[in-house]
Amino acid sequence: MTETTYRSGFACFVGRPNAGKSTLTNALVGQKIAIASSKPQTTRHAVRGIVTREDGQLVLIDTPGLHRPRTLLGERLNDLVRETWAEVDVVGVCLPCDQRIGPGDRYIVSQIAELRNKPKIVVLATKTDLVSKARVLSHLVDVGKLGEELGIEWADVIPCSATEDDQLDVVADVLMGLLPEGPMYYPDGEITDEPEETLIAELIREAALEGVRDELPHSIAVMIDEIIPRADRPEDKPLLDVFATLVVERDSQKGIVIGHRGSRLKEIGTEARQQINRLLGTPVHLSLHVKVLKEWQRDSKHLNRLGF
Ligand SMILES: Nc1nc2c(ncn2[C@@H]2O[C@H](COP(=O)(O)OP(=O)(O)OP(=O)(O)O)[C@@H](O)[C@H]2O)c(=O)[nH]1
Repeated sequence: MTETTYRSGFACFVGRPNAGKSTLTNALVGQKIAIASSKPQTTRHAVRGIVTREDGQLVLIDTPGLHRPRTLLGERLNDLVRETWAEVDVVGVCLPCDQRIGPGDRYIVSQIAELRNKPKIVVLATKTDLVSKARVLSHLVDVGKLGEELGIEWADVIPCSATEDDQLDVVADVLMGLLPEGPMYYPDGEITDEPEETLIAELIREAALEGVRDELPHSIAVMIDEIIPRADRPEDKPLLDVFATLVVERDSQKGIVIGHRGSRLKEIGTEARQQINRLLGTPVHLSLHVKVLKEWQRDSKHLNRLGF
């Protein structure tokens, strides 16, 4: 009998906004954990997904994007990204096939290349389903050139699609194979070690982001005020009361989030409640309030309160 090596470790996906990082994380983990939305820059927390297999365990860390910082929030996010990169074994650089490789991608990759403790770097050529085979090929040629230009040896380059399940097994195999020998860090079946509260807040934020435009996505944060099991419920029919506050930066944004006679807020509540039910497997009653914290992104006290 041959002994197989058990591998374990950490990986994160990086790439420009909308590159498909969250969707790929979700697809690999097989359950909705990281926030995925069609609006760029919506991933803020380092949400982890865990892929446990017979041959190893891969812990995926979902980082926010790296941007030229314009606010205190921006600076903190960049620090968080660099800290994360220094901790992981593998970084998956997501370069979507439907976009040309640009200065933004070059900047991100060059920042990783400059790290002292460099992780292994894999290129994930995402969203293959959106383009022709010929375009995928020319994209892969450009990926090769990018590596040469920056003096990086890619550990692997994998074209894939998270939404069409194209080559996701290869992505999982390759990432797993690049991990060091190690123990199972988390019990089998555990998908994330993020506190439930954070996940609930992310689900509410995601619901609030649906259909909003421009500035607003960056201005919304969610605070969970309280989660309490309803007292008078039988044990086999629990109900959770979740009290949460949607924080915006301006009065005008408050109006948008609440909507005409509260219609928008109601929609957000319904959508978020369904998602939370699914996450916890328990019915919840969700009370949402909207509050204006002026310029919270620039205020360190507000940022601390909101968990940044
Ligand atoms: N067609 C297609 N669309 C995809 C694929 N992967 C992601 N998308 C879409 O691309 C958009 C962005 O995906 P996300 O996973 O949120 O991207 P992200 O890189 O996490 O984005 P940020 O959080 O803004 O950094 C969403 O609308 C996804 O549905 C894919 O493989 N194929």
